[in-house]
Amino acid sequence: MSVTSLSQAVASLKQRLAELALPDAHAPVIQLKESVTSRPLMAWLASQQQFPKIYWHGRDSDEETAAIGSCHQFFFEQEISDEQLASVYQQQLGCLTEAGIRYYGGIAFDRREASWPDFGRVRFVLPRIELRRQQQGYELLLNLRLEQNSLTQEIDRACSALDQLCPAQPLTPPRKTEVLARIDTPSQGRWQQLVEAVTDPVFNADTPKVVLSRHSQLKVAETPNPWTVLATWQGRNRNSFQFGFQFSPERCFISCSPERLYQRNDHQLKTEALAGTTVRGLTPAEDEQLAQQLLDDAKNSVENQFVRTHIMRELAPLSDAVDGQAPLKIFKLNHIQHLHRVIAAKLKSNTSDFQLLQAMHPTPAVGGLPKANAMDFIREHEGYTRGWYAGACGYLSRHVSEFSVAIRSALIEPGTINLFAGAGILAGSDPASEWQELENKLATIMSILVDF
Ligand SMILES: C=C(O[C@H]1C=CC=C(C(=O)O)[C@@H]1O)C(=O)O
Ligand SMILES: [Mg+2]
Repeated sequence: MSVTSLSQAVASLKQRLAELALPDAHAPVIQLKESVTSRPLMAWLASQQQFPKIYWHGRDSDEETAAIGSCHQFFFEQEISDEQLASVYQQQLGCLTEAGIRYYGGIAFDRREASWPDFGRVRFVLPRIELRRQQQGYELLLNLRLEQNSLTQEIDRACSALDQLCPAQPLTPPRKTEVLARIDTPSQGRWQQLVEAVTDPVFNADTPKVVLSRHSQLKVAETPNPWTVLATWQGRNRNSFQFGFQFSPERCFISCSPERLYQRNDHQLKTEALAGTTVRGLTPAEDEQLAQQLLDDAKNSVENQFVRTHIMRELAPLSDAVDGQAPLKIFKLNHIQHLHRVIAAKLKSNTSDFQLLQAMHPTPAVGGLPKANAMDFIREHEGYTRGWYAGACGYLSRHVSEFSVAIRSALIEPGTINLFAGAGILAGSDPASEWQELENKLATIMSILVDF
């Protein structure tokens, strides 16, 4: 396939649309693609006027996608049972006939609780148009979903989406915005009480870990463009997942998360325990010393170990083999460093993404242990709606699926930036140090948004 300009690719896609034969034995999804010349994906996405807008860049991956519009989606605003979700998943699986067809989306942290408007408890989108970069290669993809619409109707919709594409305008770095007010939920006083409740020996005996979190609501004079914020954030933490979901002009969720929930390559699964945190040093020597202290620290090691043990236990019935013997390592970010251990599994041939999500999400890196007790505590005491913060975001496809845990994330709304940060609370947790850990986790995004 020769590489063409975007307008030539659009013309060629429209030509191919016109040539699509009447449905005989069409697959439920038709995906057309054209190679195009290189262009910055985030700037292209920011310039588009069609919603949803989705951006996805996997960690350790030289591939990124910017997607707009929707030709099919699964959206659940109300509680949905596991059985219902399983049947929707089965239906969805039928659409993933070709390797390149992907549903992008997310699952809220807690499907039993109300979530944010637009995002719901579960929302997955088969985009209308995708711009994908794989290393140096760029492709414009067009998706058509035939089950609900007749072929001619779908062709008209696809054509109109192509007609509405806008040329990319260069992104300018976000201006630092003035914070008019900041509201923390829970407040620091309440945080202290909650940490004391979780570390109380009687409670702790049954529930050894709860990941408590905080919502920091910043009232701002000027709402930043979420895509320029994400582009800047991405530059600071290249070794993270970077993604954004915007279903309407009103709100956009962006994340620069270091944490992988899982990556599935057919039956090979990669996951990890990422928990336990300290700051970065000012000099290489100090940085190394802090890393060594983190590796040697008992509370942080247990914090990580809980996640590892839980993941291995959950994966065991779904796998032929689970390997959690990789050494404990340090994962360095811009302002902080974490304990990190890779876990691999060879999945049973009939294990589905639905089962994986159900078993693994939320891990004790964002929920706690045992899962049910920790979730009950969070529901009852945290005092705000986590929505997609600490949820599972990513994509599903036939051979490859990948999900990140949506921490280090922000929900941007007119006049308000909502930031989220959590910390694993267990025996030995000190309320003030854990509060400071929340601040450290926000340091990178704060330094981008405000004078810091
Ligand atoms: C829940 C968060 O971080 C988790 C992931 C890595 C380290 C963590 C910790 O050390 O507490 C948390 O478990 C968050 O950043 O909001
Ligand atoms: Mg911690």
